[in-house]
Amino acid sequence: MRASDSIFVLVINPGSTSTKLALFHGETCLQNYTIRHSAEELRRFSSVAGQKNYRKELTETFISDTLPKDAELAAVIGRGGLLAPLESGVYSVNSSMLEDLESARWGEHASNLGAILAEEIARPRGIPSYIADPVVVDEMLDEARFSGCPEIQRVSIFHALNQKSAARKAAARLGKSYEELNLIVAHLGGGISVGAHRRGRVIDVNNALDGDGPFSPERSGGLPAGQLVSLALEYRDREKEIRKKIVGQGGMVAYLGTNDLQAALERINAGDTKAEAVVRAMAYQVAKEIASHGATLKGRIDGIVLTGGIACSGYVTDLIRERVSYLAPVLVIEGEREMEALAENALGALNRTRTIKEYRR
Ligand SMILES: Nc1ncnc2c1ncn2[C@@H]1O[C@H](COP(=O)(O)OP(=O)(O)OP(=O)(O)O)[C@@H](O)[C@H]1O
Ligand SMILES: CCCC(=O)O
Repeated sequence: MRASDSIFVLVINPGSTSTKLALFHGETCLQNYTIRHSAEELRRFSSVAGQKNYRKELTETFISDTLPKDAELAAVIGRGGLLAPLESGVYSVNSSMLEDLESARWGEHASNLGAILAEEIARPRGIPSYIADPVVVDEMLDEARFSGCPEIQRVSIFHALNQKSAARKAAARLGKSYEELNLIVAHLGGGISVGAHRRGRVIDVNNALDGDGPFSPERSGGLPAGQLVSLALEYRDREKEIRKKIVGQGGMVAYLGTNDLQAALERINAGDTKAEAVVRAMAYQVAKEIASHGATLKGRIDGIVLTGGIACSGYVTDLIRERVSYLAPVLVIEGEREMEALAENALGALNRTRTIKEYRR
């Protein structure tokens, strides 16, 4: 038996409409629980940080319901949020990180609560708290940072945790290590990000949180700039509304009134031609983004990886595959592996097989 097999790790993944909690015993997930939060429930909080005590109580209840009576947690790991750009890896939660997340210095996002909750649960128990591969992992090439407008720099904000985890799993299927391969990874979830992974580094990716890349179930993706300026002028006194058109109420939900791809697929099966046109357009945009990274990787591509909730749909993955399979083999890693990836990072930190990094702005 390895030392890590007897270790209990708590994983916390706060999302905009859910808190996902998991208890791991070594590499085995003992309990995985998703608490859904209605918009009404969250409306009483004026900020993401304001939801801390509410979500902390739910987390403490989960611990007392699931952790065996004679057992103790060895570490807590949370999904990392909007921080200063940083390199991939596992980070201990420190005071600069907490200050940045509590003040939303780099922006508001539900995952900002990951580190905050991890630390609050870990501190009284005298155990370490970590985050790993937050959405701000930044390994972009310098030329990828140019937008074409000196005042605007492209930034790396994407589903780093799941993209890297799916890429490692795909590399194992190809019989190689992640660091040996060039992969294009498309995370297809509520938001969509498509990254060019060159030997373990994501050298270009669309900003999934700010109107860049393909449209997704609830985000507009990149928009024609001139027309966006005209629209913004119409909405000049309603900034929140126009921002919602980009993230939250844009993309598929704006066309079809649902952010649930499964509901859209049911409508297609029932003969809804508008739903069909929108889902096909989303797949088309994803395929174009993937193909653009053929240039990023200079044509040397070992595999294209489709992951996230939408990758469970053969209808969508086939639409993408028919446009990109000329580039490289397409591998589907369905769903997201964020909880497992976080647990693996915490175990690696505890075993010292992964370097524990220190957050600095
Ligand atoms: N089995 C399935 N078949 C088709 N679509 C699915 C399936 N499961 C989930 N989806 C769709 O995937 C989308 C959500 O994906 P996912 O759960 O990866 O995203 P999320 O975690 O909510 O958001 P994000 O990935 O941006 O963090 C929804 O549109 C959902 O309908
Ligand atoms: C990249 C941001 C993660 C998300 O909210 O989709």
